[in-house]
Amino acid sequence: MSEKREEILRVENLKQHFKLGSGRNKMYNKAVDGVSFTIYKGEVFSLVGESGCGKTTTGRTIIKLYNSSGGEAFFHGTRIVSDVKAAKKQHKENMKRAKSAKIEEAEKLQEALENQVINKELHAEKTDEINAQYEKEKNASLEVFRLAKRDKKFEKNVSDHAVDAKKNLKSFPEYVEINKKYDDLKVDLKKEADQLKEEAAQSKKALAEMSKENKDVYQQAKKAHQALVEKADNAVKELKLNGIRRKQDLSSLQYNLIHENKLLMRRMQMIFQDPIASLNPRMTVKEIIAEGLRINGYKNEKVIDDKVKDALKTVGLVPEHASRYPHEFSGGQRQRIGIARALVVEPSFIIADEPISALDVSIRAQVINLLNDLREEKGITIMFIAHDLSVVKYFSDRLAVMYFGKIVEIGNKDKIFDNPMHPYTLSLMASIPQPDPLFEQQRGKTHRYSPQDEHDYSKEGPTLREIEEDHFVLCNTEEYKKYKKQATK
Ligand SMILES: Nc1ncnc2c1ncn2[C@@H]1O[C@H](COP(=O)(O)OP(=O)(O)OP(=O)(O)O)[C@@H](O)[C@H]1O
Repeated sequence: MSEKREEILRVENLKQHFKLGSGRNKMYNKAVDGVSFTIYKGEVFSLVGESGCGKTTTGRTIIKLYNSSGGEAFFHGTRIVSDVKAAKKQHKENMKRAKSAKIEEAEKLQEALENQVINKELHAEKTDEINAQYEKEKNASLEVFRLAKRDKKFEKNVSDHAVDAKKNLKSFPEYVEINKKYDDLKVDLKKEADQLKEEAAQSKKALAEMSKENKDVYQQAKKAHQALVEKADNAVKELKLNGIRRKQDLSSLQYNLIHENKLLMRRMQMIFQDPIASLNPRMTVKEIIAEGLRINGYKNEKVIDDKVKDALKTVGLVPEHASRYPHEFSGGQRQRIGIARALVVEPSFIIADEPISALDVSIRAQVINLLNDLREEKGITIMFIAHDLSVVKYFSDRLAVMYFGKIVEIGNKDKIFDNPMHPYTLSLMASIPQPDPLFEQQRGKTHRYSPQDEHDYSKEGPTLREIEEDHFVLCNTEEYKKYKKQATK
């Protein structure tokens, strides 16, 4: 089954280390410390864990509200978060290797050159030949140094290319490709133009020497000459156009590289935890919802109006609500406005950050049902950030349990709920409130997870390991064996 699932978002080793203090007192809060997961089309993927474990920060880093401290993320297969540091390091290593290979090559050439100097003395009669060879190899050697120098420049460009396509256009492979194409064309076109110019010059000479007595022959030759001149002119024009086309292609490459990410990121939207704080009180509902459209270049008021009305209808509000202000609405309605604001740009993926925790219990189900309808009717994929496990159980397909910036258990929802393995997941599940008051009364103090008491990582640290299909747990070998047994029971 897993091979059919289409990947929407893939996060690899994502990190968000917040800097605290400065100078000697500088410290890092590793809010997100190397999380990896994949979200597939049409599913609800939940991120759960207690307050402060890094759920919100993970969501905000993915949607690029924060610059990541490390790791990568791919959205619809395109890289949206790059590990600039890792790329820089890798590139430096590559360049170092390439450079030492070039230096070796250059040294060999140098040696060969020296040998030839001796040869030159020994075989005076072959001076010309050796001189030519010497020149050739000297040039080759210079070329090697020139390339090494160019690579140094290239290295400088590549180092931050992930950050800014505008500044580092030259480091993109497409840039090199385009230039190569036009360089090759330029060589051919120049050759053709030179040849035609030469032919035209010769035909002019021939024409000047030609006797004008035989008028017909002369006229014909003149016509042929003019045709040749025209052809030569066209070839020169074509050569100039080649340069213009190169510039055009390079600037559209630059435009695409800069805007591609923007267009793609439009397909990812976030719904925020607090519907009061996230809506600007001075803007009408219409302005709030239309803002995303305007940012994305929509200008036609009629189109904007229609889209706002559609979005309001989808979330169960009416067009008349468009002219009102957020304070005129209840909490549940405000969250609907927040959802309409996300929906209006037709996203394929929504990060819903605790969208119901600020709402009255009575309206939570309505908002969850609305999100569920969106998933079913519009095929929207949802990353649901929550600490309320009872909602997660009802609402999600897959989930990841986070503890202090790390994922401790991840996989299929039913597998995790039926067979929770990591002690932290167990303690989270044990704290789900039960609808039975007698049970709640007798429950007593719930067991709190304490890593020191639960694991012995003195000999071997934990890694995320697959216990059964689509069920991974953070564990070391010893724990792995225990979980494996538990899974096959
Ligand atoms: N902008 C920030 N600057 C510095 N530290 C931050 C910032 N945002 C969050 N943190 C810290 O990062 C850690 C993770 O916070 P985060 O809000 O991601 O957790 P959470 O699991 O979403 O919690 P909650 O459920 O309360 O929203 C916390 O220690 C928090 O104090």
